[in-house]
Amino acid sequence: MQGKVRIGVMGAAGRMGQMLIRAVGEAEAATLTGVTERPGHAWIGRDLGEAMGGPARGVTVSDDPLEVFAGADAVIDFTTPQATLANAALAAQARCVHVIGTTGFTDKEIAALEPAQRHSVQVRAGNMSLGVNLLTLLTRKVAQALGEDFDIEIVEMHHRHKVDAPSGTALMLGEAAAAGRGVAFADVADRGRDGQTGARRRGDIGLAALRGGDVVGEHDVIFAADGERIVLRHLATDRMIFARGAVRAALWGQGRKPGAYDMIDVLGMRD
Ligand SMILES: NC(=O)C1=CN([C@@H]2O[C@H](COP(=O)(O)OP(=O)(O)OC[C@H]3O[C@@H](n4cnc5c(N)ncnc54)[C@H](O)[C@@H]3O)[C@@H](O)[C@H]2O)C=CC1
Ligand SMILES: O=C(O)C1=N[C@H](C(=O)O)C[C@H](O)C1
Repeated sequence: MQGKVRIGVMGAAGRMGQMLIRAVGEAEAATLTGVTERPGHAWIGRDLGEAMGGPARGVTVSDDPLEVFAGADAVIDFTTPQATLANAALAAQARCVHVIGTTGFTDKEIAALEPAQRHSVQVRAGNMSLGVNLLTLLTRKVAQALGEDFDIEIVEMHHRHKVDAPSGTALMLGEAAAAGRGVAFADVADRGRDGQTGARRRGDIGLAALRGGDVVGEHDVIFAADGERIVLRHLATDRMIFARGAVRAALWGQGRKPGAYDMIDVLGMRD
């Protein structure tokens, strides 16, 4: 029998980092070989299990990502755009699968992720759940079927700690709706209205972000016409859906050709 896939987790103390550690532990085919936190974090140098308030696990929290890449077949990264950009170069160097869940990249930062895709398998998605990825396919189909008599608005709500807006998921849904209409999302995206905005432009895709409490992640894609409205909705109530998706991507990436992939590839839903 082949050995287990060695997985590293970046940002171990984060909301998602802790879920990812649990999800790697649940996966029979995987073993956790290393974790990082940002330099200066209180967990650095401590045993991961003890830092999480449990028994020792024999994995020390490191602030050196290269060390974790060197000992892993796949690294899962839900941190910050800056950290993920640096990690992409290390993934290329180590020929390691890099699963990126981080959101909030600028277009320039997304372009800066590309060179690493020549040498490493890079799986990136603003949402790693099965439900949301299925929703992107539905959104594309509905947008294609309905045309511009239906105004498309995407509304998302997340917990009070979220630092980027609109959410990565909202952007995925916006891209899907634009693709269904055969237009470039950048040309039609209306990201946040305030003041004398003027009437809604036909064909625009509007995005609105709400923040509050402990909301894990909620997304509505609204198709609004005269006299009727269709709402496609995804409600996340447990971050483990994202973590399990990320571990699935890390395992799926083994032995693949270097390149850029997303969760539609991982889930085998590309048509
Ligand atoms: N794609 C998906 O399915 C999902 C994506 N996300 C995204 O994941 C990211 C993280 O979200 P949360 O866990 O809620 O945030 P968080 O702030 O709780 O966790 C981020 C962690 O990364 C650590 N970190 C920052 N810089 C680092 C560095 N240089 N090296 C190592 N660790 C570093 C932080 O100290 C923190 O512990 C966000 O961009 C969020 O939008 C969140 C949930 C699902
Ligand atoms: O920051 C979060 O929490 C989430 N971020 C992702 C996003 O930006 O869409 C995915 C999920 O909605 C939770």
